[in-house]
Amino acid sequence: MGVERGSFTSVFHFTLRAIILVILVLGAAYQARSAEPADDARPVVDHLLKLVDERLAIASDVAKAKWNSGDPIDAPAREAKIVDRVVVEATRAGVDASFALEFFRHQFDASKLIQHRLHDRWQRTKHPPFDAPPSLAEDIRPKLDQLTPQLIESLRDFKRITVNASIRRYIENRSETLINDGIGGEAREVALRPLLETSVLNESF
Ligand SMILES: C=C(O[C@@H]1C=C(C(=O)O)C=C[C@H]1O)C(=O)O
Repeated sequence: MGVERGSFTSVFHFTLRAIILVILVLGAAYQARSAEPADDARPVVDHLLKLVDERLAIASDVAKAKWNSGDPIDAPAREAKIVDRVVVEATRAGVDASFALEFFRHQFDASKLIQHRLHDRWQRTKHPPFDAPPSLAEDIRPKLDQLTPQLIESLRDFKRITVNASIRRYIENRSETLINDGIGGEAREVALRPLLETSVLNESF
């Protein structure tokens, strides 16, 4: 009787330990999974980051054109034109216009940061005018205009993602590979700020 009870107790303890172990393993696996962004979120983020990079990559051509022409880096009338278009296109695409504007204002600031850094460098080194820089009106601004609707579409897809801490980490990590601002990451940080702030907002709701 005593032996039977003893073996029942040890079987019971063994089963209990096994159940706890399974729960711990499943819990750890679930945590590891939820630390990774969902598979379908990654291409959406990557695409947006690539477009941000493409836009920022144009800033050095803008800087060259303005270095030669002497035009100011800050062009508020041009920005206002883009803003008008962003509002129309965002509304059409079903993207919150104030979010889209916030995003584009940061892209302007990031571009101007790159331009200022380059002009400062060229001033210090007394850089001569560039041979045949691309034309702001003919080449550069049309390229930027092509990117506007693409960015808005990408913002629409981005807004469908449930943004959480793991997505934010993913954005930060991937942006280091996908976005090269040519000035050590300062402009990249400015350009991405509205995406990372959105995540904070989404998380608290
Ligand atoms: C790119 C330019 O320089 C600045 C940056 C802009 C932008 O990122 O679209 C727009 C106007 C300027 O303030 C430009 O003048 O076209």
